Amino acid sequence: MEHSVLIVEDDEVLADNIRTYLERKGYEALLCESAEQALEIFAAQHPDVLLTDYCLPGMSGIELIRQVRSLDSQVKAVMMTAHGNVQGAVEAMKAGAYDYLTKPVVLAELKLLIEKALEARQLEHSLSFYRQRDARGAGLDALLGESAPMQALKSMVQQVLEAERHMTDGELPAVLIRGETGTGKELVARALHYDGVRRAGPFVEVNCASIPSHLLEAELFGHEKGAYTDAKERRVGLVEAADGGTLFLDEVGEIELPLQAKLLKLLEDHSIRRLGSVKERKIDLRIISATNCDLEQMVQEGRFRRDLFYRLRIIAIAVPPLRERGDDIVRLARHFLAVHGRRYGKPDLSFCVEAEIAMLHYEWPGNVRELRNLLEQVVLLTPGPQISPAQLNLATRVEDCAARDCPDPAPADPADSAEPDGLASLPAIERDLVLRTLDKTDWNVTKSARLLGLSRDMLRYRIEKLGLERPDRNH
Ligand SMILES: Nc1ncnc2c1ncn2[C@@H]1O[C@H](COP(=O)(O)OP(=O)(O)OP(=O)(O)O)[C@@H](O)[C@H]1O
Repeated sequence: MEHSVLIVEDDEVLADNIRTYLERKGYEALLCESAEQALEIFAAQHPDVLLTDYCLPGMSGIELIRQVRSLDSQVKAVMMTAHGNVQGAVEAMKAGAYDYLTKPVVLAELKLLIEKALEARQLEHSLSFYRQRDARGAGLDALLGESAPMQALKSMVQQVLEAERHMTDGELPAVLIRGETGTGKELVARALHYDGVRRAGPFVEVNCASIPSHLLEAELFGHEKGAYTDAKERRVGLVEAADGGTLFLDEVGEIELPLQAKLLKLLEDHSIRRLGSVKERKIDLRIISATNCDLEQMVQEGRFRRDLFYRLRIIAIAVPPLRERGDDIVRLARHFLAVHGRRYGKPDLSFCVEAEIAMLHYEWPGNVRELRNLLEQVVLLTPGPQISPAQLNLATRVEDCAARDCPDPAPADPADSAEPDGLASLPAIERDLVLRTLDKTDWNVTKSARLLGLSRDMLRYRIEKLGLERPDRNH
């Protein structure tokens, strides 16, 4: 693509010289003599780079940069100043210029500068593309679930977001998200960022468990060239990359004590020092952390700093395990079945009722992640349109759960539940489970449905299908 450069220079010879040179190098060069004309051209043609002289008749080059940048903050402006005009260069940078050149202009230097400016512009474009792509579907809406614990979680997140919208100073409170693995802690962190006041800034995620502890410090705080043997170049850390946005520290319990002290300093002073540097840098970011560790226990044992724990946990949010979300299990399962079904060109898949009941009674130790991964595998391998419990392969767990849910079971009729190998069949377990639950609640369908984690309609359907009848009380 041909890039365009608008040259604003009242010295005709220099202006012509630059134009001819840039055109030869493949740029579209637009030319004018005053800032006022430049603003008109800018509005009509949106050039990629603005190259302006400092001294112009009428409006100054500085004012031109200011106005152009207020119209398009991504345009790259380069100022040409007279040799020795340091003050002019400083003013230009303050007004938002990308860089400056001193006269006499060396054309090869100008070309390099324009190339650099275009590269920076391209990088910003891609960054904003990725940010927008990440932001799509990253808010609270991405968190599926209507069960009571999920409603409580979402309303807590909404309360936090609402309070933050009314905050008068910029420092947002640190949030600690707790919950078992795969429950959706990262989704909650993303919702807090992308639905929050910092959504235009970066969301930088660090998984503290996946980076070896001796590298984590440099990864987070960056280093100067030569700070340690492998530090061949200066490197900006992830904390600096999150400036203006959110730093999400996943698995924060994995951070070792020496680094915990540095993190505490960041939370308290809002400043960092790169490894090997003496210079402190001010950082403006919001910290969200997540863990599935028992941090209180770690504090007791001296493995996690108490002061850091309190600093990270200004707001504590707990994400419930999937097994406590009742009907959400089926809701999520149907969602993932549809998502994977679309991906694998099998859009008409559904679960049979037994499969849904089996999922409702499974423990889901890996929570939503386990459900999503299992369904991807099932969708990939299923031959037919309906998914059966056997394809889910959760039967053994269902048996365990049945025993756990009803600790005082009436002995089941061996004739209809025992398989030749001594294992009970799924329909027999189901029949037994439903009957005993109904018995326990004196055939109260609402109570039984709640105990079984089913909707009332689902339970009524099961009662009818299994041909269950309330025993006659007179006998
Ligand atoms: N409520 C939900 N609705 C839709 N998808 C969900 C939900 N909860 C979790 N997921 C999906 O499940 C997967 C695991 O979620 P996530 O990575 O947020 O869990 P986590 O608690 O951060 O796990 P870990 O502790 O292992 O880092 C992701 O693909 C996520 O999109």
